[in-house]
Amino acid sequence: MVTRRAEAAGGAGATVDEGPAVQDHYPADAAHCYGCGARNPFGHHLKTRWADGSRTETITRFTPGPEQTAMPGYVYGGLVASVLDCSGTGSAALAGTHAAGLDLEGDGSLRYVTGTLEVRYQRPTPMSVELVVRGRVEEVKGRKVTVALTMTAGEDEVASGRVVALQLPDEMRSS
Ligand SMILES: CCCCCCCC(=O)SCCNC(=O)CCNC(=O)[C@H](O)C(C)(C)COP(=O)(O)OP(=O)(O)OC[C@H]1O[C@@H](n2cnc3c(N)ncnc32)[C@H](O)[C@@H]1OP(=O)(O)O
Repeated sequence: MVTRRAEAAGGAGATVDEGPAVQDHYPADAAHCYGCGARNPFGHHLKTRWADGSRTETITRFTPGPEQTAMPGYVYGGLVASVLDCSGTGSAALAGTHAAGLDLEGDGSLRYVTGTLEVRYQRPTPMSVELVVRGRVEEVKGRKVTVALTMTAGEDEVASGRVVALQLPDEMRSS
């Protein structure tokens, strides 16, 4: 299914969510992740898509709830890190699959884990507002993908970071 969703009012006007979510094409034996696995009933179920036709920009959305509170009205920083983390690995999966010449819907997605996660908390993150994470693929090198990330809440950029993701090692696959 192709999705085109206009950016929320006040955001970057030209950005749209483009095409299928990569997480919907993860192999079943690697779809249990708390952040992004469709097979984890307790997780965030993040969905990451290309943000435009360039195949370098991605978009992921998540709206936190009161159970993810740091101080009343503000989001727990670990949740912010978690959303950035799986937005990064999802972006890496999109980029790595594309770079390998594979078709997401026909071939499925390559799967990536976090090697390094950097997070900079720039402003307190307000509760119950949709968080929009934009990823920019900086490099695809062999089994490694580097993605720069920003998170906005409404008009405000609340966090930024970078993920270095590596293709899922065999030892982590379920038998
Ligand atoms: C089913 C999967 C769910 C995934 C959900 C996504 C979010 C997650 O929570 S993932 C869980 C947390 N992450 C982990 O547990 C990963 C644990 N670490 C590992 O398994 C390994 O160290 C791993 C896979 C990251 C790298 O090992 P390996 O594939 O052997 O890397 P290696 O061949 O040595 O290096 C390849 C390249 O990556 C770089 N690299 C290796 N490790 C890292 C790292 N941790 N950070 C940054 N770069 C790294 C190397 O420098 C090398 O770069 P270059 O090609 O430029 O010289």
